[in-house]
Amino acid sequence: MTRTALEARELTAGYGGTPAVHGLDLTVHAGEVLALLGANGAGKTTTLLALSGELPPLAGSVAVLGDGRRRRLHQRARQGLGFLTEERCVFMQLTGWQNLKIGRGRPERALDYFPELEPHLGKKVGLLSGGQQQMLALGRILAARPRVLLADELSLGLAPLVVDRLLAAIRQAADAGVAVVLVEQHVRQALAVADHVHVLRRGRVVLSGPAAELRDDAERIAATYLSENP
Ligand SMILES: Nc1ncnc2c1ncn2[C@@H]1O[C@H](COP(=O)(O)OP(=O)(O)OP(=O)(O)O)[C@@H](O)[C@H]1O
Repeated sequence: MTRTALEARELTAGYGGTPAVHGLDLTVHAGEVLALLGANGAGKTTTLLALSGELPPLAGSVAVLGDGRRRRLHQRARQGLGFLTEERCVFMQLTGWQNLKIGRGRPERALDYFPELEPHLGKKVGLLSGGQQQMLALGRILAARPRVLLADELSLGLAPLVVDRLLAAIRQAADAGVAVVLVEQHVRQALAVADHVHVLRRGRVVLSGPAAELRDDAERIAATYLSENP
């Protein structure tokens, strides 16, 4: 039996009372990756902020691990939600190890996902590459063994090989039981690791389906929905 880890019903969210996301429904079971695709401004980050508790919904509901009460991000974090935000969240003046120790989990667990970080953990993070910094940020969250993970454009500005490593870690976490919502601009790579896909346009889901059925359509999806958001 698959367990529902994250559920949104008729979720409307936005800023200053103006919706940026309208009536969104989504369900993510333990062990699944839902890819959220869409052009700039389509509402992907707003969706993650509302799911995380960072942005109170204007309407509708969010339930994380069965808890449908309105909760703030720090409360959901304690319940088992990890949130990798768009900003690369590392402390540049601290070493890699120190960064990992700040997290909620055992630092060594990050190396289960990114063993290539080990030789670099004694260095100040400001001296690491952007890809290594992002691996550290994701590794720190995964080391805490979240049950739900929200990842916002984790591949932004990174080289294709690094993107593949990061997405492989996302898949590895899902295979270990984490429910993931992955916001991505790289359609082909996202479809390769996702189980389900929602494409957002102007704050509404305009295409939805199993990733396996949409993989052959990656280029068309990118051209139709991600090139612009008029
Ligand atoms: N803090 C804010 N205040 C007001 N409007 C905002 C704010 N953040 C985003 N918006 C608006 O909400 C809409 C959705 O933005 P959102 O950041 O969710 O899109 P996105 O799909 O994540 O885009 P991107 O890929 O550029 O991050 C856009 O019209 C944007 O201008």
